[in-house]
Amino acid sequence: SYNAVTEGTGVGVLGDTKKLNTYYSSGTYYLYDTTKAMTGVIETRTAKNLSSLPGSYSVDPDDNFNATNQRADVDAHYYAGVVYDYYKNTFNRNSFDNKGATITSTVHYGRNYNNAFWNGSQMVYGDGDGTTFTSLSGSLDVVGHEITHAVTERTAGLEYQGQSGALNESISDTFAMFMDQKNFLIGEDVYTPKIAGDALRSLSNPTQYGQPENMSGYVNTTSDNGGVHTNSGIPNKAAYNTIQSIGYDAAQKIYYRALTVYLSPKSNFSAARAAMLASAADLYGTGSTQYNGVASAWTKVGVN
Ligand SMILES: O=C(O)[C@H](CCc1ccccc1)CC1(C(=O)N[C@@H](Cc2c[nH]c3ccccc23)C(=O)O)CCCC1
Ligand SMILES: [Ca+2]
Ligand SMILES: [Ca+2]
Ligand SMILES: [Zn+2]
Repeated sequence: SYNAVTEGTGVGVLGDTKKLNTYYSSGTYYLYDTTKAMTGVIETRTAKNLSSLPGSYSVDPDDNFNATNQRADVDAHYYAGVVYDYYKNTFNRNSFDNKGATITSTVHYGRNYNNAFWNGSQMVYGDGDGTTFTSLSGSLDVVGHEITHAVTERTAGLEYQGQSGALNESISDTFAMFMDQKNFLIGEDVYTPKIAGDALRSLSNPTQYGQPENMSGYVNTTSDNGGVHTNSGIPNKAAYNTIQSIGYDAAQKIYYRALTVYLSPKSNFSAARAAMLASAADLYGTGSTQYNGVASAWTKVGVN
């Protein structure tokens, strides 16, 4: 038997068919993508509803990953490739560490697990319970959010608590918007599968899902690392304002430069405004339309 780079097909969480970069070895096809310009690979595994990581490779006998219990695997693999391509094509960033690190995803984590996370080394996705969530890898927003946590860890290193933690959260939500450019919602494809039209969070209207959209509404709490998933509404709204005033392309260039050049572990919201302005000045000049758009975006959410 021989080894080969192959192209398979799969059916995703929402029943959509897509092409997959797979690998053939000794009679089995693997969700193992060696086609990117990285030293590592994109690999997808399954925890088989237990919780030991990274779990075993997602495999198939005929390179057509169309079984119901393969849908989460298919989307985790496919969307990880989309996110890799976004960072490489937009910023020439080679994986989350910019050194071509392997991107590992594990699906079917736990039982009815209604969440997903980056654990410092890899992405992990639950199947959801079918009411609160369906398989969380079924959304590009979620996959982009998780991989961006890895990028943030290797760049600004924003501490995951309080304002720097809410900013960390917002960076992940914001880059998910840059990748998707479909709407300003997070998780709508996988959240409450029986209810249409809702989402986990909204960047255009954070208050719709219980988040503040102005500094005046900052929530002081000890839960959730100081409310990082709540207070992210404030920088999320600033990001929405920025995109609305200067467009996706200028906004993403400013955000990426801020993340990789100016932000640091303890940066708070005010430091974020300063970082975005410094980036806008570097890229477009002080007093430019972009610079002024950023300034007003943050002033409107009460951050000066
Ligand atoms: O990456 C993150 O920020 C979230 C990671 C949460 C987590 C952290 C550590 C261990 C386990 C889980 C996961 C996501 C998130 O925002 N989770 C929120 C909302 C949420 C999802 N499932 C939940 C179940 C119950 C309560 C809240 C939630 C949270 O954990 O708060 C990101 C996109 C979608 C899921
Ligand atoms: Ca979305
Ligand atoms: Ca829903
Ligand atoms: Zn997050």
